[in-house]
Amino acid sequence: MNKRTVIIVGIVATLLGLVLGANFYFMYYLNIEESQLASVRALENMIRHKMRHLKPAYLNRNPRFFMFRNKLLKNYKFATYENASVLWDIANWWPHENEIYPLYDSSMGQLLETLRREPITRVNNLAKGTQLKLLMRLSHKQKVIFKPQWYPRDEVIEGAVYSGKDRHAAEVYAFYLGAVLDLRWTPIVVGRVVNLKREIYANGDEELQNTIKIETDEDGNEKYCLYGKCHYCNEEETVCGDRRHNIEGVMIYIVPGTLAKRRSPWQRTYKDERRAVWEDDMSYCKSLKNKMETMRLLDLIDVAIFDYLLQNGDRHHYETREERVVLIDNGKSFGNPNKDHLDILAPLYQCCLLRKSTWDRLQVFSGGVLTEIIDRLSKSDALYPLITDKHKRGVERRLLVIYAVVEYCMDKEGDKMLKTL
Ligand SMILES: Nc1ncnc2c1ncn2[C@@H]1O[C@H](COP(=O)(O)OP(=O)(O)OP(=O)(O)O)[C@@H](O)[C@H]1O
Ligand SMILES: [Mn+2]
Repeated sequence: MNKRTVIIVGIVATLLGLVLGANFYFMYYLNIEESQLASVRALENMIRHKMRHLKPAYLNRNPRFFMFRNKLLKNYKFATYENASVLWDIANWWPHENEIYPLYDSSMGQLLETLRREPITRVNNLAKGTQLKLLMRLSHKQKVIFKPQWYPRDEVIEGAVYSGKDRHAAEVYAFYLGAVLDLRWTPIVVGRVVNLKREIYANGDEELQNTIKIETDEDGNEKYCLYGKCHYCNEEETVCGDRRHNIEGVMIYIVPGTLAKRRSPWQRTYKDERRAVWEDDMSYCKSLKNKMETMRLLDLIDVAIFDYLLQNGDRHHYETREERVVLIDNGKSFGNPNKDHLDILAPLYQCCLLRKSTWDRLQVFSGGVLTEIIDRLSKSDALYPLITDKHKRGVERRLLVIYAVVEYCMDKEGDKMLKTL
C-alpha cells in the first residue's frame, strides 16, 4: 500500500468510525428509553404471572383471622358515654409518634359515639388545602374537621387517578383500614348527617355564612348551598342540603401535635404530557435507599400498600408527626372501581422492602375477610355501607396484587426484604 492509499483508508476508516460512533451513541440512548419501557412492562408481566400462581394460602381464609376479628369488633363497637370532655381528653393524650390511637382501648367505641353525637357549637371555613372543608367546634371546645359529600357512592370518577373532588366516605374507610392493618396512623373519622341550616349556618361566623347561598322557590321553600373557602372553592360548585337541609359528611378528629409536610419522592407531575422520573426508572429506589432513613422508606412503603388498596393516587405530599409518617388526607380514594393503578405500589416493587409486621398482618386478612371485617366494623356508622360492592371487590383484587408483588420481591431479594424496624 502506498502512502496515499494509507491516508485515504485512514480517512475513510475515521469517517466510518464517526458515523458508527454517532449511531452507537444514538442507539445507546434509544436503548435506555426502550429498556426502561421494557422493564416496566417486564415487571407488570412478572406480577401477572405471580398472580396466576398464587399459593392457596393467599386465596383462602387464614385461621388466625378469627382471633383478630373478635378483638376488633369489640374495640370499635359504638358505645354509650357519659362525659364527652373526659373522652376528648383521653383521645388527645393518645397520639404517640405517628400512632394516633392505641391497639385496643375501651374508650374507642365511646369516642366514636361522641364524634357522632356531640352538638356542633361553632363553624368556620377551613381554607387549608385545596378542597372544601370546615372547622367545627363540638362540646368543650373540641375541634374537628368536616368534609362534605360531593358524590353518591356509585359515581365513577373518570380520568387521572387524582381526578375529582373528595370522596367523604373514603376518609371513614381509611380509618377502619388503618385499624385492621394496624397502621393506626390515620385520624379517627366517623360519618355524620349534619343540618346545613341549623347546625352549620346558624353556628357559622359571618365569613362562612357569606359562602352559603340561600334560595327560596315560589312555594317559599328554602334551599341552602355551601361553597366554602378553599383553593378550588367557587360559587358554581356547591354542596346543597336536601328538603330538610341535611347534608352528609365526615367528622375528622384533629391529630394533636405538630405535623410537618414533605414532598413525596413518588410525586406525580400532574401533567398528562410529562412523566415523573420514578414512573420509568425501575431502579429509582437505589438512590433513595442512600438518601433516606430506612425507617422513613418503610413508612412510605406501608403508605403505598394502604393507598393502593384504597386507590388513593394523590399523596403528592406526606405528613410526619415526630418524624414518623401519618396518613392524613385519604379523600381521593375510591374514584373508579374498575381501574387499578399499579404504579401506586411503586415504592414496594421498586424498593422490594417491607416491614415484617405489615407483611404478617396482610396475610391474616386473606380470602375475602379484609373487606368483610371493615364492613362489619363500620355497620353502625351513619354512612354505612361506606363503599359499593364493586369497590369491595376492587380492594380484595388489589390485596392479591400486593401478595403477588411481595412474591416477586421475595424471588429477587429473599427474606431479607422483610425488616423489623
Ligand atoms: N385530621 C387532621 N389533623 C390535623 N391536621 C389536619 C388533619 N386533616 C388535615 N389537617 C391539616 O390540614 C391540611 C389540609 O388537609 P387535607 O390535606 O385533608 O386537605 P386537601 O384539601 O385535601 O389538601 P390537598 O389538596 O393538598 O390534598 C393538611 O395538610 C394538614 O396539615
Ligand atoms: Mn386532598
